[in-house]
Amino acid sequence: MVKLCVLCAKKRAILKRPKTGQQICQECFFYVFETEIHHTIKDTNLFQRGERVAIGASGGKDSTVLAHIMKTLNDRYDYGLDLYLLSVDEGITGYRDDSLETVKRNQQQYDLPLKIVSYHDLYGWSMDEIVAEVGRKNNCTYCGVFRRQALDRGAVMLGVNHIVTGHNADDIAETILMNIFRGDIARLGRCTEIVTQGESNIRRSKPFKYTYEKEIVMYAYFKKLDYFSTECIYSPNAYRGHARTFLKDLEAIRPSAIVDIIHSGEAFEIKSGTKMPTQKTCERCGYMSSNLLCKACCLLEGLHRGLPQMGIGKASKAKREEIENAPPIADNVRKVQHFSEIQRDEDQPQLVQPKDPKDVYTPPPRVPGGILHDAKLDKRDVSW
Ligand SMILES: Nc1ncnc2c1ncn2[C@@H]1O[C@H](COP(=O)(O)OP(=O)(O)OP(=O)(O)O)[C@@H](O)[C@H]1O
Repeated sequence: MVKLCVLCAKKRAILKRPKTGQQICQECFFYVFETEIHHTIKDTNLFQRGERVAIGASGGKDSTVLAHIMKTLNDRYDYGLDLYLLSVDEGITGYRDDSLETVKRNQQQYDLPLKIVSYHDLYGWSMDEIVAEVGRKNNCTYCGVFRRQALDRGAVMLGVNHIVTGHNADDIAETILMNIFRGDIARLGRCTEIVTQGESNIRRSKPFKYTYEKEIVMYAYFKKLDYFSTECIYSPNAYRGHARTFLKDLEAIRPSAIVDIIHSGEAFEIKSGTKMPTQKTCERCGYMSSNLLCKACCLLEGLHRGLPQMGIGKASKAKREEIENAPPIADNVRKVQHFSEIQRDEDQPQLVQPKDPKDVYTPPPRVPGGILHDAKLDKRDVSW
């Protein structure tokens, strides 16, 4: 017997919504997916009319769907935003170079200007070079710390004051769990906020805060979006991996676990008088920091001195003082531009050509009811 969509009761239900378990048709899925994100944006007053907004674009499923959704909602509801794609090239051969080719196609598909900044230009080190120095353990620390600054630096160059990223509900629930496991009260307080204030008044926000990863993958699949689904070739963040596996186990038993963890995280109250880090400015590069040197400068110091483990982990007071009191980096060593000296690009970003302009995207074949394997889904499937 044909099952009808529980929302419109007209069309055939072809999928089971991962977030609610409802059996719905494709059109209703698109509608609820897009409308829930629109409501999140409106309920939290995420944007102001006339704002220049950069979409952190990695070419992966989350940021590709984000670019598509931001473009769609901005047109449909007339948000009045000036949208850009901002990509960070970490310098990972066989991974980021390929995913950036996807972003270059997305730029044409969505007609959004693209700016690419690279670790090599900003810090003098690509991830390939860093991994050659530090090995596969701990390299994610370098990548995460450098990416955060790189996005802010790119935002100044683009003249945008707001960056949106594709962090989804699963990412946020994982982060809440990790901060609880580590007892990191300061981060626990911040990680549930949909928008945070970063460097130079650049806001950072997550329109997918309540959007399930499985629904993002389904949306990309049914909309036939062009995204890159390969895992990073360097070792994944092991600690996050444990939180992720735990979360996926909970989701399998009770899908609402993800959003329930987010609501619990939002409801945590921090006891008054709890010691919190104070915000300072890095002495060396001018980026925000809770110590004399920001994390990126500590990591770079370690790399320059041939002691790449130096800036890793929670530094003891003595270790931190050693790094901070180190003599200034010699002139012949690669330096990071002071944040206050970054100039806004005079020209708008130009259309960046894909390596092969004839490289046309062909969506994967459609399977009528089945299982979708996605390399980034922790070997868990999306089924409908
Ligand atoms: N190289 C990059 N350039 C620009 N933005 C990035 C880059 N890497 C990550 N981001 C931003 O940070 C978000 C979270 O990235 P992360 O790597 O944690 O998750 P992901 O699930 O792999 O995301 P995606 O599917 O978009 O690659 C991305 O959705 C994107 O908005």
